[in-house]
Amino acid sequence: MERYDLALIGFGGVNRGLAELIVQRGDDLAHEMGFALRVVAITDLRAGSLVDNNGIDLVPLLATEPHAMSFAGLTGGSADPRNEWVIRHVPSDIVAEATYTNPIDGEPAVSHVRWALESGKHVCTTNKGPVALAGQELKALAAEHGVSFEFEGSVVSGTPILRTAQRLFGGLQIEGVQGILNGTSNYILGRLADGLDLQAATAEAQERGYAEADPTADLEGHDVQLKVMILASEVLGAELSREDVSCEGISALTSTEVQDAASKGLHWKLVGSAKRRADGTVDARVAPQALPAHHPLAGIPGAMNAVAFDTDILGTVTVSGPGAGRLETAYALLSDIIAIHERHHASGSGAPAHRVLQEALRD
Ligand SMILES: NC(=O)C1=CN([C@@H]2O[C@H](COP(=O)(O)OP(=O)(O)OC[C@H]3O[C@@H](n4cnc5c(N)ncnc54)[C@H](OP(=O)(O)O)[C@@H]3O)[C@@H](O)[C@H]2O)C=CC1
Ligand SMILES: N[C@@H](CC=O)C(=O)O
Repeated sequence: MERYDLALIGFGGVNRGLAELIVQRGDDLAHEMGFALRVVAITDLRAGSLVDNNGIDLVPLLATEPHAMSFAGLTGGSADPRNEWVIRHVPSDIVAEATYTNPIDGEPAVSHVRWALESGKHVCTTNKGPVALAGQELKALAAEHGVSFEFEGSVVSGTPILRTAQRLFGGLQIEGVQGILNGTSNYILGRLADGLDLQAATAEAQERGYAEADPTADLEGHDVQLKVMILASEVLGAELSREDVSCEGISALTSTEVQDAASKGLHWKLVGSAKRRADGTVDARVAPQALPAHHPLAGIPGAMNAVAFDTDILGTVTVSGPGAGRLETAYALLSDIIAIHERHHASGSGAPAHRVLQEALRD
């Protein structure tokens, strides 16, 4: 049985969700996919770091209230996150990066991913910063070191938007994409339609684990801006900067406006889009739109998201599913790990070369 040792960087909603999936589904996964997962290191700004080369017992950690979590008193624990040391020096096969998304320069997550790839470790991440703001550099680094850089959860959480486009749209020309790409803002717009004010609706979205650490990124469209950049790169092959994507959020909309629109059959949605122009350049934007009921994105409720792909042969193909949520997003990391396994299994090298060497030396 093949086994992958994981280092979890950030132990908030998403990476705790991954730990839960490993505890609850690990045996089924091993049976179905032919590999086992073991967590050998966790780092977190608040909790510190925890290392056990024989595998951390996740059950007591998951039983601990997140805000009360501290690794300092545990064997192999420290109050200091020690991210760089853990990523570079603790023997692991896959680094799961799920710290906060910084929409300005992507740090510290860009460095976390860079350290892992330089150390010959595969990376899976749900963090939009490194993908949108340093994706080309990090993909090149992964290729140079013969490892994978996977980021399905960076767009539409666990719903497989990027793999659908890459694996299932062969032979199609995609001329543009438009989507509801932020679960928090979509949830908030729904609650404004129910009569809540912005503050109360935002608090609910935070409570449900949908919002960013700083929900300004959800409300002002910055989160969608990064996702549009990722989609433009992955689907249209266009490398855009933040300045290339005009951006307006939903914070100016009131409950009254949303309810008035609804009475006229219009649904306010925060729409992100990237469309190829006739001259080959890409028009990319984020803005709230009052959509008529027949529009493919108009009926997407709550924290659901949807992406409508504009294709040459099939016309519009719309994929919809959860766009936020801890377990939903943790599933994206699991799907990345499955992709890593499939790719490297197919190429005959499940674990990166340095791990094979370390195992051989250990035995
Ligand atoms: N939740 C969701 O629905 C989705 C989330 N994502 C992305 O996934 C990532 C994780 O999201 P989520 O788990 O919800 O966020 P959380 O805020 O719940 O968790 C992030 C964790 O990372 C910790 N952290 C922050 N900076 C560092 C650092 N430098 N070193 C170590 N740990 C650090 C935080 O500690 P502290 O709390 O002390 O700051 C926190 O515990 C984010 O980038 C988010 O944008 C993507 C898709 C959906
Ligand atoms: N805050 C984001 C989380 C996923 O990217 C959202 O609400 O969509």
